[in-house]
Amino acid sequence: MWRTLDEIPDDLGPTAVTIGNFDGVHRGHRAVVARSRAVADREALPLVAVTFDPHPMAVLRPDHAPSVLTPVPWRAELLGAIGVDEVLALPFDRAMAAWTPEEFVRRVLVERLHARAVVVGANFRFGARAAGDTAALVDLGREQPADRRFTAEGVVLDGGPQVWSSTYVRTCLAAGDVAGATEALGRPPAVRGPVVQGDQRGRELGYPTANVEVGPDVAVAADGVYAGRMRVLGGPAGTSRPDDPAGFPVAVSVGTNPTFAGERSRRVEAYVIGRTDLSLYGAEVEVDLSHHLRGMAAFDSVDELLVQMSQDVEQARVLLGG
Ligand SMILES: Cc1cc2nc3c(=O)[nH]c(=O)nc-3n(C[C@H](O)[C@H](O)[C@H](O)COP(=O)(O)O)c2cc1C
Ligand SMILES: Nc1ncnc2c1ncn2[C@@H]1O[C@H](COP(=O)(O)OP(=O)(O)O)[C@@H](O)[C@H]1O
Repeated sequence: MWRTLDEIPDDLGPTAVTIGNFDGVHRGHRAVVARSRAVADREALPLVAVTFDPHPMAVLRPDHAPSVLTPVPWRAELLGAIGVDEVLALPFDRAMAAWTPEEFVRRVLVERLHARAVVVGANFRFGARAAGDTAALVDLGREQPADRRFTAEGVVLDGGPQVWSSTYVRTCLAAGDVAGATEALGRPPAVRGPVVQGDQRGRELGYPTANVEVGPDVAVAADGVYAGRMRVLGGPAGTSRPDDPAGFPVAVSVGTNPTFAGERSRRVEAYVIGRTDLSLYGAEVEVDLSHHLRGMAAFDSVDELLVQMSQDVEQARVLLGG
């Protein structure tokens, strides 16, 4: 992945380019990338995906900054898995926001990426005050001198009644609607992060939970209890690994543990069903949330919480086919 224009190798040959935020790499993004890949193959060009970090809205309207579905390294991994050869994650700032569409095309597409074919989602806008659209991109490509000319196209997305969008996924997550998010993403929503220490209470309750640290700007499903899977992506020597490549079956609590006083921070805690022997501190994990079981509750006693937790775990086990 290239993090700045300067990191692009000077000897880079001609390329095909797709541009977008690609946050979530949802079904709409995948349709755009599939079309880009086809164009790149037709022209025998490598495919570069250009994205922005942070999200332009976080710079232009910080109070309206969208939460992040997939931080850039993970986004790049997902893009790589669907046929993108290189990712350029441009550091978006006020100076870049002021570039006109012509300037963006010249500085990024022409001078650095040597674009011959550009594919974007039909609603893509770029340049200062979002002045550039697909038609402008087509014209700018055509107007270049012959050795710098590129084609451009906007892919019209047909998601049926619901056009897939990152905003739609965020709305689903905020409502705890992991089924809706799964439909739009084409995979269950997930968080990634390291397993950190909690209050060491889980093991006393009989349900040790791996506390997954997620960044403050990351979109997490609404507070509640979920069933899902946990994959171990890496970790120190001695880290437990699931036998099943699909990961460990987990019951997950998202929230502030309101039964216990004095806790404020929001946590994602995953209990691996039926195990108490795991070693996960320091591991990098991915937790998928495939089923919403219930909302978060403040119980009057720990015993009442434990009765409910055992029901949750049983329900999760059945839903996950265990
Ligand atoms: C399946 C499941 C359901 C949970 N439901 C609730 C709940 O409704 N209310 C609550 O306060 N805590 C709930 N918890 C969180 C427990 O309070 C938490 O796991 C426990 O305090 C251990 O915290 P620790 O990992 O920091 O030691 C739940 C945890 C799990 C695994
Ligand atoms: N079934 C399990 N699910 C999750 N973590 C487990 C499990 N069995 C053992 N562990 C280990 O126990 C830790 C969680 O124990 P817990 O008492 O809840 O401590 P903490 O409050 O620090 O999360 C996990 O980080 C992991 O290393």
